[in-house]
Amino acid sequence: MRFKLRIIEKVPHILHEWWKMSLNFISCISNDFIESILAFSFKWTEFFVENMGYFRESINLTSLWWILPVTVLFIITFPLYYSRRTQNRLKRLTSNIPGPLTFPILGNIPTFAGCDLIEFFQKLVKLVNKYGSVVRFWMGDKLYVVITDSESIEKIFINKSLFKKNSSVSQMANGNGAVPDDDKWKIHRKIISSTFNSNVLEQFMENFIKNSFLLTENLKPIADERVTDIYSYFCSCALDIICETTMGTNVNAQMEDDPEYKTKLLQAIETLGETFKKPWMLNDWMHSRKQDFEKEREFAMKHLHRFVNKVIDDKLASKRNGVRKKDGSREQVEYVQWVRGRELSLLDLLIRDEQMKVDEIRDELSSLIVAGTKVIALTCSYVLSLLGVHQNIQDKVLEEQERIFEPDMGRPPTTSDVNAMKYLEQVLKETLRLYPPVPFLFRNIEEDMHLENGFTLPRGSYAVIFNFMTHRNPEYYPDPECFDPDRFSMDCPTVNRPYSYIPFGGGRRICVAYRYGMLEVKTLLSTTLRKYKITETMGGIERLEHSLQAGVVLKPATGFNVKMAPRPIKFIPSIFRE
Ligand code: HEM
Repeated sequence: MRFKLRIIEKVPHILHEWWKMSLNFISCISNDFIESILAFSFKWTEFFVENMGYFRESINLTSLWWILPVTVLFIITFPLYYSRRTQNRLKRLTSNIPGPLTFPILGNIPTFAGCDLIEFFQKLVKLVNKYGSVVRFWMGDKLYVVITDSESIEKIFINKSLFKKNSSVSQMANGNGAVPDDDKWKIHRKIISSTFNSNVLEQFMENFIKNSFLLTENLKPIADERVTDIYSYFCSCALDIICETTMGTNVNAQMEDDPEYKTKLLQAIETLGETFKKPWMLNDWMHSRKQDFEKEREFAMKHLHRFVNKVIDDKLASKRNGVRKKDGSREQVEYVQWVRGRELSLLDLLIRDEQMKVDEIRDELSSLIVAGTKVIALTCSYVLSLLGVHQNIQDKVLEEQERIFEPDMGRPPTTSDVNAMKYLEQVLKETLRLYPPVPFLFRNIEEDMHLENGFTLPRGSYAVIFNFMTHRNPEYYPDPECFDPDRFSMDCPTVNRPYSYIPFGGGRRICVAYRYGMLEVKTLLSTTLRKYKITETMGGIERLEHSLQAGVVLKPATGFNVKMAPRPIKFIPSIFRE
């Protein structure tokens, strides 16, 4: 009993000492983390030895009760103090950046409390309208700085060392579990860029044409003025195209008899493109707490990886064993492809180069499949929905198609036909201005960065370039809400400021396949619009605008509901003619 009382008397002293040490530890932590840990453990040992007598006297089971609260206190206060110190620095450096009222510990999580992704998106738009082109908000201990002015964006994009992305955002967005480190990213990017290089784009045309024809066939049953969400049709088509381009494999998502397999793959792509379902999931720690979301993602990832792994295994097997010829002998795949006059797919190149491990190849291909499916489907769906509202512009698109294709409106386009579609390109660019499919471009700020407008982006914060709002800035685009493809005509007097038009991002992380993407979208739209007229977009632009949700991609929650009708032409591309 006497021992117990003595240790209880000692508790305030122990706590006081421990607290003092913690503060010392925190104050030196930023100088050198390892050194401070060592110094702390040394002091702690010293303290323990000093008080050893009391400990020894009191070591019996009942007197151990104080260990629990002390441990809990230790566990809670250290991270809090550490993060508080970092936060203080971030707060000091961003004190002049405007933003909503911040709450202790939670930051601006209460500002967005209860918001779904539509409301979150609308709140972000309101924040930019209210506070200006640079706005800060906190998600717990994470500081996000939303940037919309072209000067600041330019400064971020031209800084070569600023190319990393928020880890959970990029992990989710690219559809794989691992984000390659810097050196690997550079190597991977170089190889992948060579596949989508403008010199080799022509080789993809055949693939685009074949799949756009299948797309128009699939659209046939719904082109009878019934209301349909066209997004999933373009998704299947884009999936077929990207798989063939990157892996040389025909997925047949547009023709697949096994609807479960196809649906699962498309579902996986949808899930993997979503980073967060609630705004507060922008906080990495809270993100990791969302077990059910993680499970959903893991399941989707497994499904996509199983599919990609199978394709890789088959390729590796045929590379090892060669391909069986008619006479029973085998020849090497590359030789076969060369003989057939076909270019190697990205997967063939990656396997041949032997610079990447199989897992890395799988991750890169998964990223490309996710990135190359959704944005293409979204872009086409936005264009068609806008044309359903702006019939006069749709007529002008068709006039241009007639000028290029007549007398044979049904013939497949060539690359030079697509290049000649200047007005369609203007429509596409204007659509990407109003509805950039990737509306937030994240960059980790790894060194303090001073912007021209007097603000500082501190090390440890995240820049969020909100291109949706940059594209709607009246300084850069007069009457910004108006859909006017003439803004992008050669003789338009509007001179856009550099970095005021960034639907493909910029700097070192700029979209690796933007020329490929433009060519693909133009081919799909040309083929669809020559065959079908979009007669109506349900709910008009208002419905689309009011259901936009913030996510990795900009997608209206209500979908792309349009009515279509066939145009009176005979349409059989020559590659399909007998
Ligand atoms: C209209 C079509 C497209 C648009 C608007 C678009 C837009 C974007 C944007 C905004 C980024 C982020 C850039 C940044 O952070 O600065 C991006 C990255 C990327 N895109 Fe695209 N994209 C399109 C088509 C495609 C296609 C078809 C593919 C695949 C074949 C693709 C593959 C990628 C990849 C792999 C990245 C990540 C690049 C990296 O981090 O190094 N994109 N895209």
